Amino acid sequence: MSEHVIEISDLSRRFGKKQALDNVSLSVPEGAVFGLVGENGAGKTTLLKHVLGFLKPQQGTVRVFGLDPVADPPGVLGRIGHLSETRDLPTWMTIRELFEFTRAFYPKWDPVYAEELRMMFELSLNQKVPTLSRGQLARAGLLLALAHRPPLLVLDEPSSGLDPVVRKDILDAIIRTVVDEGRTVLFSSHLLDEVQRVSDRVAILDQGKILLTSPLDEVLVSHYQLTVSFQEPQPFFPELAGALTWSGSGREWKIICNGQKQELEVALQELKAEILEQNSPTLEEIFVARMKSAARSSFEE
Ligand SMILES: Nc1ncnc2c1ncn2[C@@H]1O[C@H](COP(=O)(O)OP(=O)(O)OP(=O)(O)O)[C@@H](O)[C@H]1O
Repeated sequence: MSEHVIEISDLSRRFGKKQALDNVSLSVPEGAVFGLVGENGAGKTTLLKHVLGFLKPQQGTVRVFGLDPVADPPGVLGRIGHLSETRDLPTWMTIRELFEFTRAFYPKWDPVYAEELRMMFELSLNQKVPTLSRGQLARAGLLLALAHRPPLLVLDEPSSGLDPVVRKDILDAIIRTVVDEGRTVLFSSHLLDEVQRVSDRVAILDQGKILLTSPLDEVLVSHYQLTVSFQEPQPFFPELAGALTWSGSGREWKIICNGQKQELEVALQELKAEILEQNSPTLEEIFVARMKSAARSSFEE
């Protein structure tokens, strides 16, 4: 098997007139925690559904463990722990029945680990699924995804709408699984601070297109924030290569930049602007800057 657990090449998908995925290519290496971020409707769930084999590529290829997930569902799905965005669990069951039911599908179900997770997630065996709160539903769904110790976890918005304590449980579980056992995680999220905390790699999806896919460290070091002061008040910020976004007014402006540091410094000197401060932006600030910059470029086209 290649060292990439997931390989997606030129994947495109339309729903009617809507281009949900547009020539998406990305690879998820073995042992990585891969965070997929994007605004609502960016195509994250559609991408994950292709990885799971729930959707057939209209164009391009998807390989998971070197296999086609549509052609070989048992070969792929049996090795994936999956948490869907809608957490669709059978509503007539108790937690105990849910465990027994799910266990039947997975020969590698680990009852000791399942019990450990149940205690950690404070789930009662006799509780019925329809009475579970949103947080409990997410914990139960995550437990089912983890308890057969799959080599790949695919989690769609695992912490969406949950309170911080539950979110931390979920993230801890992800990190522990991955760090301890060298497993691979692909998850989608719009909580950028969490993506930054747990991921080694990230991809930004924007209107079905990959805007960026890179190791997290590289994303963070290749972006920087400058506070600059001009000698004269500026009615608007000048066009500068490498500047993704800017905010401010008059003499002082903050800019978020990508690469091209030397060119930018020279250009600022020519404009008689002084760099007052340099900071490292968060993933969230980078995400917002990249989205705004992409929107500006498509508006200008
Ligand atoms: N079965 C479908 N039929 C029609 N349109 C669809 C279908 N599934 C997805 N879409 C459309 O494709 C686009 C991408 O949807 P998708 O659910 O993949 O986005 P997302 O990034 O997961 O969004 P969210 O963060 O809101 O869950 C959206 O415009 C959505 O309305």
